[in-house]
Amino acid sequence: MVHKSLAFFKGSKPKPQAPIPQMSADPLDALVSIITSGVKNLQSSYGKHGLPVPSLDDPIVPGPLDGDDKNNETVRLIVAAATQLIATVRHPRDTVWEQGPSMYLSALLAFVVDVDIPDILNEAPNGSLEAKVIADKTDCDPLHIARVLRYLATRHIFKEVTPDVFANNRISSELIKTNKKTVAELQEKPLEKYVDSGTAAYIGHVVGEGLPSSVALIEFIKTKGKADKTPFNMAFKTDKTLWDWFMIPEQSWRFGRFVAAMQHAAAPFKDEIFVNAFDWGKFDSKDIVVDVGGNMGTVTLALAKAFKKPKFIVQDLPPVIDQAKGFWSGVGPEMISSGHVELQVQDFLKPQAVKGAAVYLLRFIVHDWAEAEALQILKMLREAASPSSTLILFEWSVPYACADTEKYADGIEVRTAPYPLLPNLGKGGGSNPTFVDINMMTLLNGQERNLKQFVALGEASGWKLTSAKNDELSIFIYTPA
Ligand SMILES: C[S@@+](CC[C@H](N)C(=O)[O-])C[C@H]1O[C@@H](n2cnc3c(N)ncnc32)[C@H](O)[C@@H]1O
Repeated sequence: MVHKSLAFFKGSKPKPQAPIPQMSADPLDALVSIITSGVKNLQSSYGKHGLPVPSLDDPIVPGPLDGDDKNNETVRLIVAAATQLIATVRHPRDTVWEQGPSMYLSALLAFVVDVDIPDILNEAPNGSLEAKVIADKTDCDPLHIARVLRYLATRHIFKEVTPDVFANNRISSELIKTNKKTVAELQEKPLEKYVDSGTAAYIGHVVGEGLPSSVALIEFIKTKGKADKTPFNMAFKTDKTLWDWFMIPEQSWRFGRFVAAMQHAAAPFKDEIFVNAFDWGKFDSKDIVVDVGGNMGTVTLALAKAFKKPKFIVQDLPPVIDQAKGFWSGVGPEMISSGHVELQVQDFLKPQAVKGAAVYLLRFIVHDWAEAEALQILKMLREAASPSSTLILFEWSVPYACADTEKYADGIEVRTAPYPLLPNLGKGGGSNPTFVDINMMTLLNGQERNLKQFVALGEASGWKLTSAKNDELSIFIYTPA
């Protein structure tokens, strides 16, 4: 996603993409120049801390530049330019042959996470193990293990240290479960291994539910979505929505994994995104902010830490609110006991219990739903709202892969990027929202929306979009129309 500090403009007139000064108009030269200056910036930024840019060979260790906005922006530009450079110079056949069978990458990532290989290597005394030892510990065939790890090492995930001996590298170490369980503990209770496990839970969910469902996607699209409710319904042979299916007792471990995945996916968002999104300081203790479909309530946590007033209510489905009670007993029991934060069961497709809230905020909710349900959710809130209520959506917005030629009101920001990059930064920025968009279609018949669609969604549900800001994610602020 294009970052805030890249070229931005407000209002109705999109700026043409201007070549970066002193940069050749030749696209290859311009791409190389973006990469070269980006790498120099990274080296200098790490150099100021007396550090080299982290090596791909070593497992991740926390560093002073983790989450640094400027570095993140530089990395996005390097990724966008490097991907475009590869796409330009490589023979199209090779690109298609390589990218087409990406399902093997998904399947093998889910496999290594499922049998705890990153954790096993992490426990190895010298950090590496022969494939046959890994096979013993995972009850798999040694040749299979070597082939899987070599496939991944070839893609820079794991390292083949000597023939058939593998170790974690920077990328595979991201898959070590962060719940600090030993391999013996993980293997003793496999259904609980994903709770608090970080990226492992994310891969477990997106591949576990997504990969089988993706097979049905082709039929779903070819029948204009009439083949069944969702590709997920077709793949898992169920009529239930993903949410209702998650609530079946035998799938509850998947719901736990999903909740852990969401919590982890939300973790990189800095508190300031939410704190600075709106003037929360103007509220007093009688005012209520409702975090609708709030999951664990991580947005609320950021706000409640920063503002003693207003009162916050986190709403979600019953099993999630149960899990949230455990979460809050760890992160803020005093906020619960004082009533500063309340956890509440509320189905957002039904009439909203909290009337006249100062703010209804929803992060990553409307993208889960097709138009009819997304409208229903927002209409329920509109019915409960008072004239002074505000609706805030925190969502990915999916920028076009070309310049946005729509005319927008002042206060609505549009993203762009330097020549010759795609305006949505391609894989440097656009891939996450476009991946989530297709994931939403596959699992929920939901969709990521672009700016124009966010305006229209408000108009059809009684809300007027008054401001759209771009940070790590987009912030849409509506008032009652
Ligand atoms: C993609 S997650 C987003 C969670 C949270 N807003 C966040 O950003 O971390 C969607 C949330 O919607 C909740 N949800 C799904 N259907 C719901 C419903 N009918 N009523 C209330 N919450 C629901 C899920 O339990 C899940 O926590």
